[in-house]
Amino acid sequence: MTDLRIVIAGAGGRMGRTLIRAIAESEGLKLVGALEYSGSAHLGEDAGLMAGAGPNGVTVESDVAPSLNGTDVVIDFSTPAATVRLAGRLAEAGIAHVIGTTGLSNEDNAAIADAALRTVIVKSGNMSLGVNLLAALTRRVAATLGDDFDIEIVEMHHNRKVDAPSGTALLLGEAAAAGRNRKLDDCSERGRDGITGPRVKGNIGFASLRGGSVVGEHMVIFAGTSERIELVHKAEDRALFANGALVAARWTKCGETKREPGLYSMADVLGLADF
Ligand SMILES: NC(=O)C1=CN([C@@H]2O[C@H](COP(=O)(O)OP(=O)(O)OC[C@H]3O[C@@H](n4cnc5c(N)ncnc54)[C@H](OP(=O)(O)O)[C@@H]3O)[C@@H](O)[C@H]2O)C=CC1
Ligand SMILES: O=C(O)C1=N[C@H](C(=O)O)C[C@H](O)C1
Repeated sequence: MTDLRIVIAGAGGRMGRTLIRAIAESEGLKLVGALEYSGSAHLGEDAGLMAGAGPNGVTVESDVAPSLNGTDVVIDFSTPAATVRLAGRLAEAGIAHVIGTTGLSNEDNAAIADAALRTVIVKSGNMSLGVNLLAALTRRVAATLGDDFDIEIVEMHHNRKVDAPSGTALLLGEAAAAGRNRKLDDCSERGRDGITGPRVKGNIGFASLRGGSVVGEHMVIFAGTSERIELVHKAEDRALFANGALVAARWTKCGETKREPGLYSMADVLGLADF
């Protein structure tokens, strides 16, 4: 079997560097490109050296064009604007796209869904098995308990994170809403401040904490009368997300064959869709 040929977008970032190290330690995977934005200080550097994995002969570049030939999959943990642009280019070229970028707007998600008509895209606000299992549990608990239990989602991340609520919190919120046969957009409650009035029954609340070096912590609270259920996930190392992204990258192919175009989730990759 030939090596899976991977390009990393957002290569100089926290996740990009973690991914480059994870690829260097994995069997059957080959880094063939590393992308950064056009003003990045990393352009021209050896991607392996930049990531602390030892030199690998791959130069950090800003243009995806030279990477399009012979690449199987691009793993992308960058910014919403960069991800949407890349999705269009990869769809044209028929290259698979694994998207971990969060902070995507409804318009961004629509553009990605359009690109997925032409190539395989795996997109998830969290690539870990634990969080995707938590989402499946959240959906079930929400379906079982009904509206008498108030659902609140609390997340905490490091002080460099730029988007809120986290992609994971939204993934968990969508799972909770689906358990109640609703759309999250119709029942999401964010950023309470001042005289907010009593809580609206059936809404799903979000609270975001930022500080220090926290990798990522999420709690789904089901608050009833005189009792409370809490489902918690704590990520301790970014390698967790990188390894999940590599599982997704391998999944974009069935043996030597490309998977059918479509927008897939980590629940699809991990076989949790019917959990
Ligand atoms: N789904 C999941 O499991 C996870 C998702 N994430 C998400 O992934 C994203 C990245 O996270 P993280 O690595 O911590 O953030 P960083 O800010 O460390 O990394 C983002 C990188 O993307 C670069 N970038 C900006 N524009 C472009 C472009 N046009 N082309 C290529 N690269 C570009 C940035 O460059 P510069 O800094 O120079 O601007 C930076 O190096 C975030 O949205 C985060 O929420 C994070 C962890 C897990
Ligand atoms: O920015 C991060 O760091 C993380 N982002 C993802 C999110 O928004 O949920 C996943 C993880 O929690 C780390």
